[in-house]
Amino acid sequence: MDAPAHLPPPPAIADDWALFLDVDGTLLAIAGTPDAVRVPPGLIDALASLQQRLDGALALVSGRRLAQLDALFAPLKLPAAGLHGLERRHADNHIDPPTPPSLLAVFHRKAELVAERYPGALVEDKDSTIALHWRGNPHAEQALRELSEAALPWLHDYRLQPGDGVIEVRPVGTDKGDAIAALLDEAPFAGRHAVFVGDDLTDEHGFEVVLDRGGMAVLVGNRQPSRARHRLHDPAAVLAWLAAGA
Ligand SMILES: O=P(O)(O)OC[C@H]1O[C@H](O[C@H]2O[C@H](CO)[C@@H](O)[C@H](O)[C@H]2O)[C@H](O)[C@@H](O)[C@@H]1O
Repeated sequence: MDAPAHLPPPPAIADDWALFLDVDGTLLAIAGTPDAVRVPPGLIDALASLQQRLDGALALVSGRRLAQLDALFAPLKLPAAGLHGLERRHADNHIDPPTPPSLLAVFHRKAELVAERYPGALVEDKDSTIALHWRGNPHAEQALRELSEAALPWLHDYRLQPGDGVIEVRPVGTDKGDAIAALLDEAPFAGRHAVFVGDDLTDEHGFEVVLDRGGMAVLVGNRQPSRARHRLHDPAAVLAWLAAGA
């Protein structure tokens, strides 16, 4: 995997694309807390126009819950994978809900106890996954990582998903790559040129799938290493690129 600094920008969006878009760090600039993100002017209009231009083949692929995505991008209800692929809304609008876990509640209580020792650290409960954030207090990183790693032996069938200022505990067996692969098997995504735009480690699963299918992976920012072969500088550059193709 190359260093991303010299990667070219993606070409202009074409009519035959299936476009998959990560949310935090890609469409939305990173904010201090999950609730503090702001949807920039023009983004919702650009997404709506692009969805029409691509005959519906545009989907969000996010670590957030579908309900959060709908609130952020209202009035749009786009095809989407939430919780890193655990929840899915297909183009025909039906939803595959996640299965609620049991032992995760125990882990949640333990995480709250650790987070209380580090003001600014945050435990985000998403029902089927739990994200432990240290952006508000970097001193919490080690304790939150250690807590998560120690939980894996008893939190059966769960795995860790590291991210930007966060570590997330989520069930094994689904990731953004699985979600994109599933959408690419059905209308209106099937048969199109797959393109995924994302910034974080969790997006590498999606990059792998689109590249395996002859598509294109677009990294946002400078994280390295990455499988991506195209790059956009930041969410503002993503918006300009989307708006130009809308
Ligand atoms: O897959 P994504 O759409 O990129 O979602 C990944 C996680 O995004 C959110 O956390 C991240 O963004 C927050 C707001 O900018 C930031 O405060 C936090 O440090 C980041 O990790 C969201 O809260 C998570 O649930 C998502 O999994």
